Amino acid sequence: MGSHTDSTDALPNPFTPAGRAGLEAILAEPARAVIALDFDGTLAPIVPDPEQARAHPDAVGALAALAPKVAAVAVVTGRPAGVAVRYGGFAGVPGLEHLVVLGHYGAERWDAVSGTVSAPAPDPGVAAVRAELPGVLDGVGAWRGTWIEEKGRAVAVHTRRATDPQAAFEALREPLTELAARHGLIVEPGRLVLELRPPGMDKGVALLDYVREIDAASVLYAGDDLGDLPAYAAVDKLRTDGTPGLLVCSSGSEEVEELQKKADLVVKGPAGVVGLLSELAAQLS
Ligand SMILES: O=P(O)(O)OC[C@H]1O[C@H](O[C@H]2O[C@H](CO)[C@@H](O)[C@H](O)[C@H]2O)[C@H](O)[C@@H](O)[C@@H]1O
Repeated sequence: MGSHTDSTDALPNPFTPAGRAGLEAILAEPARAVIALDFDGTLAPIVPDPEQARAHPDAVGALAALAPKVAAVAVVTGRPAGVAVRYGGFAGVPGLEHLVVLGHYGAERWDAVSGTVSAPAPDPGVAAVRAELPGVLDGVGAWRGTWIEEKGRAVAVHTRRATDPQAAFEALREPLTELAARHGLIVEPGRLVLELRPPGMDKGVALLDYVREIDAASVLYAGDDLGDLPAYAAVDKLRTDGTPGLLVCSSGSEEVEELQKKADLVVKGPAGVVGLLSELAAQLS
């Protein structure tokens, strides 16, 4: 049994009974709680250039303060695991010696303990899609302002810097879905991004596996984007099966509203997430 507190006054109050039960379970037995967080939009503010994304300046400190007080902290991201570690500044941080980063929606895993990434063999469909992608973008006339992110085991087409980001996103959706399907891939839509990636893994599968591995008795998951919905569904499943959980939405734009509707708690962007993590760490002292 871990340390606990009788007061949750300084913590925001989840608006749902299930969320309140999740928070109470974390506070009652932190040593069996998993804290899992998405990266972009949750720990890192959204910026126009994906290569310039970095964790909020206080995120690492907040995670390092909380991690020793709970069973495990994990970052669950669509980014390649190594990229999230770099952009997050997660390596070699006292307090984060056991941090895990589940990258590519769980297909990759970085462990702070070993400092290495484990991953399956790349899907050959990605190379085929990569070769055809410029031609498809040309065909749609969507080149101006769209940007291809090379992710190794996936490729993503960003429209945030297009002249009309939403129109470019909509125009690309169908042709990219067809391209992906021709090579056995799926399209993962996100905040002004369409990612072509292998099927078979998502953040829900990744989170459930990790919660089982830790034998957690409670879980907090925080996210902001469509790719986080499977993790939300996983927490719902855990709750149905008797493991309390708290669903946190990092809000801050009108781009994705689905998570807000399902969340137990909405905080204002990465600064709000960091505030919540810090408060949780303080309550568990
Ligand atoms: O699972 P996540 O950690 O949330 O990663 C999802 C995607 O995030 C990145 O794109 C998003 O953030 C960019 C930087 O702020 C922003 O410019 C872009 O519009 C967003 O969609 C990343 O580039 C993708 O690879 C991730 O899959």
